[in-house]
Amino acid sequence: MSFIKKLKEKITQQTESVTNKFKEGLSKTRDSFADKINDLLSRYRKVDEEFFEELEEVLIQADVGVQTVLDLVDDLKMEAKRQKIEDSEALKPLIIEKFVELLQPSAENQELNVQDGSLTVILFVGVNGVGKTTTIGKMAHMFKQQGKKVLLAAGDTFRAGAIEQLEIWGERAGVDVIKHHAGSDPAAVVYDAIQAARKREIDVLLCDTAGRLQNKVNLMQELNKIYRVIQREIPEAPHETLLVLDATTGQNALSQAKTFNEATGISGIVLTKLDGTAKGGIVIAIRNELGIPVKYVGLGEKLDDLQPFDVEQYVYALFSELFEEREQQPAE
Ligand SMILES: Nc1nc2c(ncn2[C@@H]2O[C@H](COP(=O)(O)OP(=O)(O)OP(=O)(O)O)[C@@H](O)[C@H]2O)c(=O)[nH]1
Repeated sequence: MSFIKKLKEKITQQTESVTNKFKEGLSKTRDSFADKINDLLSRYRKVDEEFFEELEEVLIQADVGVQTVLDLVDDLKMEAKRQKIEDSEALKPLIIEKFVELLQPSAENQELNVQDGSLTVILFVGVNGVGKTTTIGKMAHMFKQQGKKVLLAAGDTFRAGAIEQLEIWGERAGVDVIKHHAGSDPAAVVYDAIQAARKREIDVLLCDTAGRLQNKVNLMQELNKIYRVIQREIPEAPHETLLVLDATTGQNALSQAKTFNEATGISGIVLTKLDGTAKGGIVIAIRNELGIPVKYVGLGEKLDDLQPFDVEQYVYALFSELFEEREQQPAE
């Protein structure tokens, strides 16, 4: 069975609502970059050097990342040569296969490290406005749906309004928020939240932090202090440090990831607002140029619009037209 057919079969076995969320959320990216690839394939009947150059351009414009694009296209060229593919149509499935291959290694450590029967602490880092608070609210909702007891810690004491904003999301998700007044020590908030979580037999504690990227030393100091407090209470915590990035900021997201990763270890990324960009190729750049798994993606503003990042759903959503097209063709 062909790779494309197998992938299609796998997808149809999964929940339709998830497939639709990915399709809807990635419609802007699909409209730009997948359509451009299709256009390219129809303009060039035969694959030649010029074709590959144009393909590189399309992929770079979609924020896939220069080095990643060069590697991917080199690989495609070699594979096309090996398989003696000259017809551009025949190259389509190979492009999809390479995309999945490129993203696949991250699938291994995709799952959140959630403890069974003891408190899990998840720390959220990221600059202002990327969707951190929204993501915490959505994740609180998700854990609640799974029957878990959730508590939030308002560790962004720096930005005016951050505490109130978290409280609004706490209300929406139906979970409590531990807070101090604005300007107080975030490590003290997190400490109190851990004590409260223990008393209330909470399963998951989600901690907000202030993302002051403009001052890396401050950021490091603040995060280190929070770490120390958490680890004194629970040595193996935080179980996850999730960096929240805004997909619409493109390459900027990549440089934020580098800085945060240097300031503090990051165990995973939540990429928000993927629905708001035509440059959804940024997922690939992050995965490939940083080696940090994208664990969740934000595909809209609603509570249930946060989805575990699924490589196959992502690729299927990007190239869905191609999958439909192939369905009309005779069986292989
Ligand atoms: N379309 C879309 N919008 C999102 C998504 N995630 C967050 N947003 C929106 O992004 C905006 C900023 O989100 P916030 O949660 O306030 O950002 P933040 O990082 O918490 O900001 P600070 O509290 O300043 O750190 C809000 O209008 C959200 O509704 C997403 O996945 N898709």
